[in-house]
Amino acid sequence: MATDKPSKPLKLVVTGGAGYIGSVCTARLLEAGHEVVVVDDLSTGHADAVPSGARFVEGDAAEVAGTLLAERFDGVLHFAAKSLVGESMQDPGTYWRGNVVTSLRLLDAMRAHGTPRLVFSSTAATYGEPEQTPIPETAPTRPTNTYGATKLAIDHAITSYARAHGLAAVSLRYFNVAGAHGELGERHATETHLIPLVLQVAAGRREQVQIYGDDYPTDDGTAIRDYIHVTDLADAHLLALEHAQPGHHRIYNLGNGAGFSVRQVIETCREVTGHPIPAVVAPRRAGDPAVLVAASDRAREELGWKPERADLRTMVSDAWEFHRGRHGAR
Ligand SMILES: NC(=O)c1ccc[n+]([C@@H]2O[C@H](COP(=O)([O-])OP(=O)(O)OC[C@H]3O[C@@H](n4cnc5c(N)ncnc54)[C@H](O)[C@@H]3O)[C@@H](O)[C@H]2O)c1
Ligand SMILES: O=c1ccn([C@@H]2O[C@H](COP(=O)(O)OP(=O)(O)O[C@H]3O[C@H](CO)[C@@H](O)[C@H](O)[C@H]3O)[C@@H](O)[C@H]2O)c(=O)[nH]1
Repeated sequence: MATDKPSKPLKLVVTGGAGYIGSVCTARLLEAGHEVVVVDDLSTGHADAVPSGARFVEGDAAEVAGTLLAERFDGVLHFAAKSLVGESMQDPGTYWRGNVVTSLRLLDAMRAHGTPRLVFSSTAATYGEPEQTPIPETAPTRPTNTYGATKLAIDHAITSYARAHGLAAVSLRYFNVAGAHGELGERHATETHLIPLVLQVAAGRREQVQIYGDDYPTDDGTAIRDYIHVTDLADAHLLALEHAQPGHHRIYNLGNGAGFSVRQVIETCREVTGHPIPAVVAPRRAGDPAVLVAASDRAREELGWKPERADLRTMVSDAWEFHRGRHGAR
C-alpha cells in the first residue's frame, strides 16, 4: 500500500503544501516516513494547514526553490498554482505567468541542482470537451479554458525536460478533488468549488447555491464531473514518486470513472446534511466542459493505485465533518 514505509525515505520539496491538496499530500508523505519542506506563498493557502513535521518556507515556488534545491533534494511535488477555471478566463495573464513561468523557473532550478524527480499536479481540464467518455490519457488535449491550457503547456515542458535532461517525471491529471483528510480540507477565502459552496449553504453561511447552467447535453441538463477523494489522490502521489523513471514523463488520470451532475451532487449534500439546500439556476460559467469523467486504468495498472473512498457520499460526509468542525465558523 502507498502508506507503507518506503524502501528509502526521500527528502522532498512540496510547493503549494499550505493548500488543500498539497497539505493532505504532505501529511501522507510524512506518515510514510519522508522528509518534507513546504514552499508556499500563502496566496490561497494557510500556514496552519502545513502539517507539523514539515519545515515551512514562505515564498514563491520558483523563487525559493532556486536557493532551497541547492540543499540536495530527492524530488519536488509541484502543487503550487492558480487553479480556478472562471478566474482563468477573466485574468489569463495571471495564469500564464503564475503557472507556466513559475513552473519553467522551477524546472530550471531542478536542472541546475540535479534534483532527480518531479510529480506535477496536472488536470482533467487539459482535455477540454472530450470526444469519448470516460477519458483515457491518449485522448486529444484541447482545453476549453486558460487554466487547462497553462497546465497542458507545463506538461509539454516537463516532457521535453525529462527527455533532454533525464528528469524522472510524473504528471497526475486529477479530476474533481473532494472530501477532507481529518483536520485538513478545502478552505479558500473566496470559495468557488461546488461541494464546499453547497456545504456552506447547509452550514447556514450562504442562502443558496447557484447551478451554472441547466442546458448541457446531460440527463438533467447540469454539468457532470468525476469526484475523487483527496486521501486517495494523496496515495497516488506516493506511488508516483516510487514509479518515476529517469528520462521519462508519464501521465496518469486520477478519477473514479463515475460522473455526477451538479444536481446529483447537491442532492447527495442534502442527504448527508439533512438540510434542504436551496438551489437556483444561473447562466453557464465560461470555459466549463459539459462532462469530465476519467478512465484511470493506467494508474491502476502501472502504479498499482486503488482508490478506497470512491463513494461520493463518503467524500461529502468527510467534507461536511471538516466544515462543521474547527473551520466551520470561518
Ligand atoms: N482542486 C481540484 O479539484 C484540482 C483538480 C485538478 C488539479 N488541481 C491542481 O492541484 C493543485 C492544488 O490545488 P488545490 O485545490 O489544493 O488549490 P489551493 O489553492 O488550495 O492550493 C494551492 C497552493 O499553492 C500556493 N501557491 C499558489 N501559487 C504559488 C506560488 N507561485 N508559489 C508558492 N505557492 C503558491 C497557494 O498559496 C496554495 O496554498 C493545483 O496545481 C491545481 O491546479 C486541483
Ligand atoms: O457554485 C457553483 C460552483 C460550481 N458549479 C459547477 O460545478 C461543477 C464543478 O465545478 P468546480 O467545483 O468549480 O470544479 P471545476 O471547475 O470542475 O474544476 C475543478 O476540477 C478541475 C478538474 O476537472 C480542476 O482542474 C480544477 O482545478 C478544479 O477547480 C462545474 O460544472 C461548475 O460549473 C456550479 O454549478 N455552481
